[in-house]
Amino acid sequence: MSDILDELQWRGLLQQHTDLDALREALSAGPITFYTGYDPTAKSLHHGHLVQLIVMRHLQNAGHKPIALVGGATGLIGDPRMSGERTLNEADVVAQWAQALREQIARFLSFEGDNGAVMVNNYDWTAPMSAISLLRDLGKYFRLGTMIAKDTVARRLASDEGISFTEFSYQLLQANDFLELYRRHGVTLQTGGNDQWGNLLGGVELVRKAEGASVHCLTTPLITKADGTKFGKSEGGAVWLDPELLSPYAFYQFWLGADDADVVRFLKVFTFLSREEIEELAEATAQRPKAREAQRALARAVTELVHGAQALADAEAATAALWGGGDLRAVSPATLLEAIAGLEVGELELGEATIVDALVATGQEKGRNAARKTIAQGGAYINNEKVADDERVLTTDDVLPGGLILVRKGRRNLAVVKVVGA
Ligand SMILES: N[C@@H](Cc1ccc(O)cc1)C(=O)O
Repeated sequence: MSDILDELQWRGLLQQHTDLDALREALSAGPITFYTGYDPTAKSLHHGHLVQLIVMRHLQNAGHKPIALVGGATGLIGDPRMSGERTLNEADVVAQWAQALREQIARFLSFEGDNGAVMVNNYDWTAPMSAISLLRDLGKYFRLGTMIAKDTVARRLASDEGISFTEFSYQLLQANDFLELYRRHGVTLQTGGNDQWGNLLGGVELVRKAEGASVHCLTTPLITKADGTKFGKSEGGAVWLDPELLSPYAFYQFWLGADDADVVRFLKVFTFLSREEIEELAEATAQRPKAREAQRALARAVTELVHGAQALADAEAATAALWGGGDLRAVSPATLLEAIAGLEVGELELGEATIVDALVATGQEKGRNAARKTIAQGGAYINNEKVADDERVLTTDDVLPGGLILVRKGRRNLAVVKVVGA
């Protein structure tokens, strides 16, 4: 159990922490109970939360007991962020999102055995707290100077927009959660992203002042891409864990597309592959980058972790069928629809339409002459089969489930013909 901190360190999952020797000692002396909190600010968690869930699982695998906290109360207040004051969400929406998060989180932890996970909601102890108790009992432990010095608060205070008393008070509630969980469950460690450092320390201090106990916290670094672009193609730049917000196919493609400069770091952070396996994949990337073995291993591991074995199998089948000459008719209609989301779509009626029309209608080619040239050079495909004849007519035999025909130009440019009319 003693090497869990080394493991997290090696994986690049450790950024800041309270006294390291004391933490190491606590972790090696026997199972501890720790907690990580998630606020319902959307209907789904994303890759940033995934890092936290993975840290929880590493700690649980090492024998420690996880408490996953859903912020039913804190989600109503809003942790101040740099980009400005949050708009308050309706209470019933927050409650609904809290439930959705609970279900997502549960899939990453084991609820069996002595160190089985426990789920809590801070609404349970925060909602009944009175204004007088908040100000008189809790407030007395907090010094204003410390509160306004916290990173985000300080910067928001200095901004034109400033900060509301609502968001300013957030840190009291999170600190109180640590105290409450220390009292109820003997929690002695809180983990979180590095943006949570101030909030985590607030809890450590509160437990020390109110209970005279010394507890710990640690943060994970913010995981970024080497080229500085945002994580994920979706709006807001998030890789959502909810398959309705990001299909398992698109999720798989995101990891498959990882840069060589990122892939080894991502394997350490986002998978449970062993040190040996990751070192082998690092070697493969250095020796044969074109084979993209590490990317495939990454995409497989993360997709299976988040969406399960069946979704991974579907995503792989769709990838092979779309890009690798696999059997398109073996792909389920639902997966096919996911896989073509985001591709260029052109509409055609069957009858006279040829491969030339398909290339032009989908915008793969600007004009008919260019299309003919591509076909003559052997660069045109219908449903992954090379077409050499530029008079080749599209027929009902070409139509895939959902009324679609795939048209490809060269190796990489894939588009969809949507068959219209009777
Ligand atoms: N403040 C955390 C969520 C959280 C809420 C309550 C806690 O007790 C702990 C963590 C975040 O924004 O991600």
